[in-house]
Amino acid sequence: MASQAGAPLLARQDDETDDFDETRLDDSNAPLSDNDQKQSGRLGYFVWLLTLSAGISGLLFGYDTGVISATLVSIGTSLSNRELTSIDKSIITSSTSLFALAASPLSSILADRVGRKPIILVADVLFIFGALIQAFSVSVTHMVLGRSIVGLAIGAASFVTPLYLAELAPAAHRGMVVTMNILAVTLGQVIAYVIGWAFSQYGSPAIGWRLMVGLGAVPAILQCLLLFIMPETPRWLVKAKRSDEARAIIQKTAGSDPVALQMVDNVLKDIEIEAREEEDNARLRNGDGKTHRSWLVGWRELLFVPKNRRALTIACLLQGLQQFCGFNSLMYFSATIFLMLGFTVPTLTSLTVASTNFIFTIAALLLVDRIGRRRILLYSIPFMAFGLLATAFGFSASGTLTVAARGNELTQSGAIFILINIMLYVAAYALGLGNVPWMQSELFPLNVRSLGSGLATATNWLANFIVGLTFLPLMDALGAPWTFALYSVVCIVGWVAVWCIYPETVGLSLEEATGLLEHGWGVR
Ligand SMILES: O[C@H]1[C@H](O)[C@@H](O)[C@H](O)[C@@H](O)[C@H]1O
Repeated sequence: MASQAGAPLLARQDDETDDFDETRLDDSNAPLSDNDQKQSGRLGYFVWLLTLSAGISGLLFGYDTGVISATLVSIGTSLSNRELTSIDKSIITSSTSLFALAASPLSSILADRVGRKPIILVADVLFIFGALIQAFSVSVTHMVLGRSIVGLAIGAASFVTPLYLAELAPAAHRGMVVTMNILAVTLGQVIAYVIGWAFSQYGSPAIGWRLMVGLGAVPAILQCLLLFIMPETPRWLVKAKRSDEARAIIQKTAGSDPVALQMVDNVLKDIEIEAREEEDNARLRNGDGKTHRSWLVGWRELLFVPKNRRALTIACLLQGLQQFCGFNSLMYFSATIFLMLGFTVPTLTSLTVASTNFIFTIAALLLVDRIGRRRILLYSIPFMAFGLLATAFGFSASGTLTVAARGNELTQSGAIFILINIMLYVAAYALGLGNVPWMQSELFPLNVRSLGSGLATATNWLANFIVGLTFLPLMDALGAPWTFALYSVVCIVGWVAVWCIYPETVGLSLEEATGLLEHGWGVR
């Protein structure tokens, strides 16, 4: 079975990454080695087009999570004829992550039944409705309804887009293609911050915030149109017994690359073998000769088959770590933090967080398939821990500061020191933890890929919800130094866990990557 070749391939890839034998291209009859398969060519225009089209979901995810911070400060008395209370603000903000949390496992079950593409469409429809309800809302209840619908859309999109891209991308570029989606998320956040800042400075606040949230409908409408040219993934088609269509799509994603074109049949065969093996195994496990894959069977296979359980543990660990390291407390509350630090235009300063995240995600895009997922995490997390500790030190050196004591401005050099260390932390986050967890689907075999990715995505949203809800109370209860030190401890513990259980999957086909966890954690 193809996937079992995973471990030996892993051992080879490190030293052979750069020596692709070009002479093979001349000999079209020569059998392709596994290594050649991984080295195959440039990314064809079709895959680029798909990445950009699917990336609109990422853009919406980022825009809708980023826009809330400026919206909250601009709403004024437009809802329910009164100023928003803190409770209103918390409910409006957290309803999105709560509904995203509910949507991800649900959409994972649906994505197995009806395909990956229809879920993208459903998410778009929800994005459009959610944007319109928010834009026209006249009460806090309407706004919460709109944010909840957007939450459902974000939950579905954040699960299905990385899965869709991972299943379509050629192995050698999978990391880059999935990271492109995260780049779109971070770009969406930058756009939301810029628009939020511009409207808060120059527009009429009463109308401005409605435009801000309403604008979210536009990319969703565009993506609905692009869906006409976006295919279903070959992996789902094989599972649905539509191998001919799957073959045509693999061929299209190979583009004009002669090596990739030669491999079309191999790739299809690998997927078919995996699908058949998983079906046979399910039949054996059910003991009745049938493959009745009710949702209960899927759960059983995910939780009781050791390699699937390992995959789930790793995927949830990475997603939990991505959120519990505290990054989104900056995304949601950086303006509050920079206000505490005495910056005069805190919304502008907080743009540095979003921009650093975006710029270093570009760097991740270029590095992740070269350095590898495991290694990039092991290199970057220590910088995150250091940045957080230094931030904690910066706060503590400037005296105890609580949210209630915002009036206590820090010295200018203290504030700059903290800003620099926050940027260091964000840059290191964007290089690794910001994107690697979203490569989750490559850990799961086809039969539990959708469910496993859905649960890992739900872990992400649960942790996101908890961090969003607890950051300000933690700052009040523990003070800024201990809050940031706590996130630093999470990073250190996370680093040890990554070291112990997350194997390197760079360059492996999806079938090989899942095989790594067959007999243990696959870490060497
Ligand atoms: O990968 C993304 C990205 O890092 C975003 O900037 C962050 O807000 C999300 O929570 C995360 O899932």
